[in-house]
Amino acid sequence: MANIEITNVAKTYPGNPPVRALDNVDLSIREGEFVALLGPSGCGKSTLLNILAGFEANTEGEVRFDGGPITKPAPERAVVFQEAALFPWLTVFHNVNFGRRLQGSTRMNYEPEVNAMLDMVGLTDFRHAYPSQLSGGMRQRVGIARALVMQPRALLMDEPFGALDAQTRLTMQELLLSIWQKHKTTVVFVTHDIDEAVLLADRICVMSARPAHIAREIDIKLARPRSIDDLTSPEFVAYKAEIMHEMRHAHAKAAAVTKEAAV
Ligand SMILES: Nc1ncnc2c1ncn2[C@@H]1O[C@H](COP(=O)(O)OP(=O)(O)OP(=O)(O)O)[C@@H](O)[C@H]1O
Repeated sequence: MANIEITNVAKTYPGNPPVRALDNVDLSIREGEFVALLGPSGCGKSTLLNILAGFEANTEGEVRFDGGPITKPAPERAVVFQEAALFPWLTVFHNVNFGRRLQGSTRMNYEPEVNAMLDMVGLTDFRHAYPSQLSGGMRQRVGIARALVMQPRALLMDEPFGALDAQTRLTMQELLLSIWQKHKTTVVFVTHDIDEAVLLADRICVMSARPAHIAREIDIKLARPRSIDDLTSPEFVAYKAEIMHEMRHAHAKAAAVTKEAAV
């Protein structure tokens, strides 16, 4: 059974005029698979992720998680956004611990679990620091630890490294690879960055211009474990060329749609 099953999903935001963000999206994601959603700006990637998170409802079609319909957010589907949105008045430890408490548990302190997560993301020495004392990369590490401490079955990531500088981004990609290698959580990862998608994903879904559907699925068969050294391998570069070609196609269509809408 697929972990996530998206069948014929459409989403129209009400308004004048209404915005058709998704149309005919079909996607099946296996347990433990790492899937990247790539597509032109504004095509509907975040909309699809928000539907999986339970933040938005689809207007047509079906979205199932472990066979059951997705109707609302749940800790089994943790979300990591571009900005970690940490509580500034809580320390790193308590920001991560708060995730568990949000699950409705009466237990106040998940010290062993939180410490293990902080260790995994390399923040043990900063457990008593406040968010204002952290760099952007460190804040995102807290966001990832906060999501993972809930032991989610799926990690939904919306351009989680989009606001980071290039070097930090590479470090975070390697960190995510090593975490995923250990946990094998299903990951759905929205990104604009082709290198990032090829480095991380088992499968890349290139989305069309809005209203988005999955224009092409490409299996990335690079051996694992992967590292940033793979970025320059001939296989990597070949995947990149193939995806750039698809993306150019999607971008050209998106530009044509925008032009049409403007006249
Ligand atoms: N709450 C909303 N109400 C109305 N329209 C919305 C809403 N959220 C998104 N949209 C519209 O839906 C379309 C898809 O937006 P979405 O954020 O899903 O795209 P995206 O591919 O994630 O974009 P980007 O890569 O630039 O973040 C856009 O035209 C956007 O303006």
